Amino acid sequence: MAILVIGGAGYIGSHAVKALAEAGQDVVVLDNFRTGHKQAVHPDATLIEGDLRDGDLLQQVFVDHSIEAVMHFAAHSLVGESVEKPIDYFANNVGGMISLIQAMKEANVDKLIFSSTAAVYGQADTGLIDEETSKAPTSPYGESKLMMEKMIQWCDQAYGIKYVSLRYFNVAGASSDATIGEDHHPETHLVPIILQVALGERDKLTIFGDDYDTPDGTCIRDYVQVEDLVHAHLLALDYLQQGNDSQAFNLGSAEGYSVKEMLEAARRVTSKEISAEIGPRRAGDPSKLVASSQKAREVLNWQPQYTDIEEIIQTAWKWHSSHPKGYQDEAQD
Ligand SMILES: NC(=O)c1ccc[n+]([C@@H]2O[C@H](COP(=O)([O-])OP(=O)(O)OC[C@H]3O[C@@H](n4cnc5c(N)ncnc54)[C@H](O)[C@@H]3O)[C@@H](O)[C@H]2O)c1
Ligand SMILES: O=c1ccn([C@@H]2O[C@H](COP(=O)(O)OP(=O)(O)O[C@H]3O[C@H](CO)[C@H](O)[C@H](O)[C@H]3O)[C@@H](O)[C@H]2O)c(=O)[nH]1
Repeated sequence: MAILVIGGAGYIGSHAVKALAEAGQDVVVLDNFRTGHKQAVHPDATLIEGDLRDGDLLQQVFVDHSIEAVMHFAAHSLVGESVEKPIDYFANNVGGMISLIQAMKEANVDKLIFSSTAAVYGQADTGLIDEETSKAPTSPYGESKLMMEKMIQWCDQAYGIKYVSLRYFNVAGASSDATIGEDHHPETHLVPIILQVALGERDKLTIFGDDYDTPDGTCIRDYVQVEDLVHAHLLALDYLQQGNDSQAFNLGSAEGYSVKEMLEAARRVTSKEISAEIGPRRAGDPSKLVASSQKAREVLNWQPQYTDIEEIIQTAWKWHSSHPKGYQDEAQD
């Protein structure tokens, strides 16, 4: 039986496909390549080009392949953009989930691993955010993901579709063999932007606000290495295969780093100066998001291997310095 990976050509999805394929698992990838790259998909995976919201196509995928479980990475996922274009976000994210649940129900597939996000919590007042922390998204992106979580909860009750929602904090880094990494156009994520400045691919980093209520005034985030994050998906798959109940888990490191601290860490890793300036705040950004991942550690037995922020940045640096123009360095899409 195969695992269907939706959004498997994207940054995180492609790392999941690689891990599944290397574990000997049959993998089917569905992606519309809006932000993904064909070259990122492991050669052993069956690759289908198309949109998740194309119900006929999706049903055919379930007919043509013997799918045991679905990993659902496909989404629009930029906090700032979602504030400008909320309808796009609800249409793709919530619309995609409706299409997926309908097709899974039709095909009697009852295991779903879903990419949720720290953005469902919004501006959390507590120190470490655990799964019970109140949910008050500060962006349409976070709101769409919370809606998707609620939808699958109801669909578990009604149709018995079991799910694991993984609420990622900030995912960073690349595969340790530097064959795949993070390449978005335009790039908006902090780590790749900092490293593009180090490589001379852009002039400077603009720090979005230094007047937040944090020790150095810049936003604090919890960075988790992409291979560690993907490993949690394999554990979540085992968890569902063993017949366990639906659950949500935070995936983070319990350590917060400010934008300025990330910049300093990247300067140490790259030995480059990396120019930066202070700019205005970005809409939708909470000041601090740091996870308690105790539940994932206890229930899934998740043990992240990367505990040092410089080592996480080092994996990203290895990919970016060997692919300064991302996948454009390889055959064109
Ligand atoms: N990157 C992070 O730090 C982070 C943090 C929290 C949650 N997440 C979530 O993880 C998931 C993956 O994030 P990413 O950074 O790899 O994003 P990405 O944009 O690199 O990957 C998303 C993939 O989904 C595909 N896709 C999007 N809409 C589609 C559709 N309608 N039909 C078919 N394919 C579609 C894109 O082409 C792309 O390949 C997203 O759901 C995102 O919300 C990411
Ligand atoms: O050029 C930049 C880019 C980012 N930042 C700051 O760096 C931090 C991290 O920003 P990213 O854009 O890298 O990541 P986000 O925290 O906005 O969002 C990421 O993590 C979230 C969960 O925490 C979401 O799930 C989302 O999908 C994912 O992109 C933020 O404080 C942001 O304001 C800058 O100062 N300058």
